[in-house]
Amino acid sequence: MGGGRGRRSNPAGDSIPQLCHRTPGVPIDVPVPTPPHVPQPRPPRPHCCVSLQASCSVSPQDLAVPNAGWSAAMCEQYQRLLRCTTNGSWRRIPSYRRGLDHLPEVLQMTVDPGPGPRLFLRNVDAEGAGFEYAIFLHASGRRTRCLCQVGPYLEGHQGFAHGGAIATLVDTTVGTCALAAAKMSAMTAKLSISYLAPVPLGAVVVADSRVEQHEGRKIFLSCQVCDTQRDTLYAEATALFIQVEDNNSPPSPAACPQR
Ligand SMILES: CCCCCCCC(=O)SCCNC(=O)CCNC(=O)[C@H](O)C(C)(C)COP(=O)(O)OP(=O)(O)OC[C@H]1O[C@@H](n2cnc3c(N)ncnc32)[C@H](O)[C@@H]1OP(=O)(O)O
Repeated sequence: MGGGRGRRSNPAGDSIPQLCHRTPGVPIDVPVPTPPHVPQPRPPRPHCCVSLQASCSVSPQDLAVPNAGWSAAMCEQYQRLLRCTTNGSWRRIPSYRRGLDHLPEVLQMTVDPGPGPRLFLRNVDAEGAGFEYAIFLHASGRRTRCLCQVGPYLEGHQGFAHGGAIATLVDTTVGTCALAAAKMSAMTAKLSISYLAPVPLGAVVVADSRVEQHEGRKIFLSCQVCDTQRDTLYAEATALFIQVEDNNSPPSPAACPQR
């Protein structure tokens, strides 16, 4: 699963379009980070739930749409991806402040009204400061594409994204793909990431994920994170998700091994 850099094949042997091009041994041209813009605080937004079991009194705010913190490059790529939705081959997934309520047809969770916890990626209110992203789901239900602008609050090494931020982006992209494929809740059991090039703060990246194999409760996925021109492969990953009955009640923790 996963295969070598820039070339992959799925278990059925079909070739998968090459997404990123990078010649081994050739230094990568790391783009100069665009100066981080001054984050603008988002206006307070109403809280609500997306649930098939609870009625909403206030419409939740979809955050996977352009805002003042999006760069011109982010807006341009978003519009490009949006055009792919007109023929039904892709669909944009709305994203809210609350957790796993963005695929309501998969997760029919009852969400209590109230402030509640926030989805990790949506925990920064200042527009453009954290993760700005929109996920698109392929009509097959087995591929996701996440467009993400990496904000200045995600800094690790100076001027570059923290590895954990990239892991979060990957986990969310493959996780959404797993949920759609499973049509039920699924949790990350294993995530393996190769970091191949640092991601400059302010960069707009595309994470492409697909289901490689679905065996019983196990969903094996792959993911590649590239720049929008597909010139630089920033990271590639494989993941294993396990379907679980109810996301609110994960299995009891396994006993710790005795030392
Ligand atoms: C925003 C939308 C996207 C969301 C993306 C974010 C997703 C997340 O971050 S989830 C949070 C992080 N993940 C977790 O906290 C999960 C913690 N782990 C667990 O809860 C459990 O171990 C869990 C659910 C993964 C599996 O537990 P359980 O349901 O009991 O499965 P279990 O019966 O042990 O295993 C089922 C199969 O999977 C395999 N398996 C389970 N874990 C692993 C693993 N880590 N590696 C390899 N195989 C595994 C088992 O070997 C077994 O295989 P087989 O059927 O062939 O014997």
